[in-house]
Amino acid sequence: MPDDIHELAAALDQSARIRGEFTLRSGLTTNEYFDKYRFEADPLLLRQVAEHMVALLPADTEILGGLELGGVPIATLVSSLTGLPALFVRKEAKKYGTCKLAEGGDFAGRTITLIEDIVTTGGAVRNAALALRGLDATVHTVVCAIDRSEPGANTLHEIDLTTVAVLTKKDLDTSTTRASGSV
Ligand SMILES: O=P(O)(O)OC[C@H]1O[C@H](OP(=O)(O)OP(=O)(O)O)[C@H](O)[C@@H]1O
Ligand SMILES: O=C(O)c1cc(=O)[nH]c(=O)[nH]1
Repeated sequence: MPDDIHELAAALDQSARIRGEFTLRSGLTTNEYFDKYRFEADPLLLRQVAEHMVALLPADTEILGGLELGGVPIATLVSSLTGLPALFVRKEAKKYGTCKLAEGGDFAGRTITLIEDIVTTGGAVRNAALALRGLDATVHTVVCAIDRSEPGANTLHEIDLTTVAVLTKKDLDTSTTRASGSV
């Protein structure tokens, strides 16, 4: 990995990794959690994550679909950096007003690349991808900041969805080892 990504891994690890007992979105429990809001609320770290994502976007991306909540600020910045329009994808359609699941411009018939903060099992991404496909969008890739999925746990390939990560949990683990001088 180039130095700047090593440095980003170390910075994200230091800002976001917390230890304790946590229940995850999937219902799994863990003793380590990445509090994405710790790096998303930091302008420098958010920008570095977004800049790395720009380089990972599939060439056919027409719209950036940021997943509520943590994917939204990242997608907004990637949109600003690329000029691609953003879409803000709710977990559930709003129950009043426009009653939309995804907020922004029209997306039927267009290719949306999902922008997510953390992938653990891929469940949140799966829900969003299937819902957007049901609304006639093409969705084939998610770009996430941190892929912390255990080997075999991310089943997004089963719905023909590719996961691309700025960093994996292994990268963050390695950054800690490097910082302690053992690599
Ligand atoms: O891959 P999964 O097993 O689905 O887990 C990861 C999802 O869980 C978190 O969502 P959460 O609903 O906690 O996040 P929010 O704070 O972004 O709304 C995270 O932001 C991912 O969306
Ligand atoms: O799986 C999750 O819910 C999850 C894991 C994690 O490390 N961070 C987070 O915000 N959500």
